[in-house]
Amino acid sequence: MIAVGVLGSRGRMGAEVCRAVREAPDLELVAEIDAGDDRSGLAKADVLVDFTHPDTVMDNLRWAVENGVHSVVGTTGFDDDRLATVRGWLGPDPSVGVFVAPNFGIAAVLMMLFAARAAPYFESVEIVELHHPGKADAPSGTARRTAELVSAARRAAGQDPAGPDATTSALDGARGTRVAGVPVHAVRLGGLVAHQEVLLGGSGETLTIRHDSLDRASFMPGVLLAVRHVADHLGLTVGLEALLDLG
Ligand SMILES: NC(=O)C1=CN([C@@H]2O[C@H](COP(=O)(O)OP(=O)(O)OC[C@H]3O[C@@H](n4cnc5c(N)ncnc54)[C@H](O)[C@@H]3O)[C@@H](O)[C@H]2O)C=CC1
Ligand SMILES: O=C(O)C1=N[C@H](C(=O)O)C[C@H](O)C1
Repeated sequence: MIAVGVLGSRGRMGAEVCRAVREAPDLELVAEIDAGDDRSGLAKADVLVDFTHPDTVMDNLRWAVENGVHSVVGTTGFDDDRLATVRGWLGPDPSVGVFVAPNFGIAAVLMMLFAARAAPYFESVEIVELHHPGKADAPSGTARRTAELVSAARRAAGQDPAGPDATTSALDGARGTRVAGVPVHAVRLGGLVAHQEVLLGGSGETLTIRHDSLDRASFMPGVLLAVRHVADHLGLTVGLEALLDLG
């Protein structure tokens, strides 16, 4: 049995993770912790799962590394600086695993990989992410990661990250923001869960790669996969694709 503690347990994702862990025959839910709760139960966990907030996740993660507890982190906000900080905590010979994934949905991972694969074949690329209005961060972690992968693929092919853009007059925000040079637009709309389109355009044709998470259950197989394997991946691992055999 793997003993699991969940941080953010009363949140949208944390509550779903608690349910999934309870239903898994090889996992035991030993701590359900939300903001303000007594955290002593966390010491019983082999693996911590964090779905909290970008402002608090680093403190949680530091505690886990210092106390020898493996972590599976879905909370967003991990830029290169944060990842370097985590590597610094882990040191050169890590004894715990830290697994960070901007998106635990298998189809979302495929969407990101397909987008990166397609990006060098088009003149232009832009990303539109669409989420529920309760989301704390914008743009989403998934959109940021997709932009980084797309940008790297285009640069490796000798292309600019984005396509041509003749805009010289615009209201603030009209052209979105840029992540690694790629334009990214964020929509917040009631009724949505988590969605993303990668728009690619060339001469006389376009390709749209769209992913929809229609229910937070979509993230659970990926979260449980990471919980089961994080102890076999000491040090920092980023992205669910590291645990999938994608050929
Ligand atoms: N990687 C992935 O596949 C996914 C990642 N996320 C990310 O997960 C995070 C949480 O998302 P939601 O569940 O929608 O947010 P939410 O706001 O519904 O839940 C967050 C919960 O964390 C609690 N919390 C805040 N600070 C805490 C602390 N220090 N210790 C314990 N609990 C604390 C809050 O009280 C709240 O109950 C966000 O960063 C979101 O982007 C969300 C969905 C999928
Ligand atoms: O907050 C959410 O809901 C989600 N957050 C993650 C992100 O920012 O990419 C993953 C998914 O999009 C849902």
